[in-house]
Amino acid sequence: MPILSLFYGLFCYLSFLASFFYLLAFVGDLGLARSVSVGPVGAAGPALAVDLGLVALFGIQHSLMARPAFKRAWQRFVPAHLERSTYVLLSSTALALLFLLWRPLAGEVWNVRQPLARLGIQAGFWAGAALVVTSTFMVSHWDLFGLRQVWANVRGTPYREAPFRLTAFYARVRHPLMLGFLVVFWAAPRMTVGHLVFTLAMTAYILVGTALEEGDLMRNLGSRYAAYRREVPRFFPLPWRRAGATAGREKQLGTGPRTPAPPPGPGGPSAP
Ligand SMILES: C[S@@+](CC[C@H](N)C(=O)[O-])C[C@H]1O[C@@H](n2cnc3c(N)ncnc32)[C@H](O)[C@@H]1O
Repeated sequence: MPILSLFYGLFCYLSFLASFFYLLAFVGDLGLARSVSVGPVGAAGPALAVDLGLVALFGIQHSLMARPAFKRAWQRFVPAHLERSTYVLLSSTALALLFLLWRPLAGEVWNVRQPLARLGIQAGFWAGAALVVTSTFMVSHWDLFGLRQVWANVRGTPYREAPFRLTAFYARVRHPLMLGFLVVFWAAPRMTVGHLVFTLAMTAYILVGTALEEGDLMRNLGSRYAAYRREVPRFFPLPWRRAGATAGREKQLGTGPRTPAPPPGPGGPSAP
């Protein structure tokens, strides 16, 4: 029933919105009773084990379920047009578990007290959040969160994956969205031990996740992605390197459909 699918898709999208904004409050210590740094502090060993387990659970869910082979397997149980929405819902659930069960760790790694420096770091945090949101729209926000898939189902039209982008932020770095998250996690005027554990574990996850994503893109786009990889840095922009910087390259890299090889599946994009 397409209309039920649409409501399900909207519900999953709302779960993403809630978990994203809660994540900002959780990691930015924005007045929550329990956050990455605030809450009852117990013994360090068990707390560390629980915290690393929670990040690992999120990382495994988020990366494993985004791989083409896994998508093909679980589309035997979940209709193709609901695959992405279900993925988004499960990712939000894994994050909710992390928020609920996280155990802060005592101790301070740094605490910047100079007002201007604090302000600068806080501005960095919000710039990182803005980079995340803007990048989702550059990739294709509605595909990433499953709504274009359920909408195509309502209209009875085939879903076509969004094209690969080489413009705007994606002309400067290959992973602007993940760069935004890295900035959000590291830009803390006060870094507690718990916050540092979270940040290091998430950084490790982002490094592994983007490597897996690039493996899929290499298989799908082949030499086009290899050329993009040669021209554009992974995370940190360099003024002299961007997509199409070499004369005549733009056309060769192309912005057309992504998949000459087996399509990544009708459910839409993967994730790092
Ligand atoms: C959550 S997004 C993250 C994209 C990228 N790793 C980043 O950090 O900006 C993951 C999806 O984006 C897709 N993707 C990666 N680079 C892209 C690009 N330049 N244009 C369109 N989609 C892209 C991947 O195929 C994957 O389905």
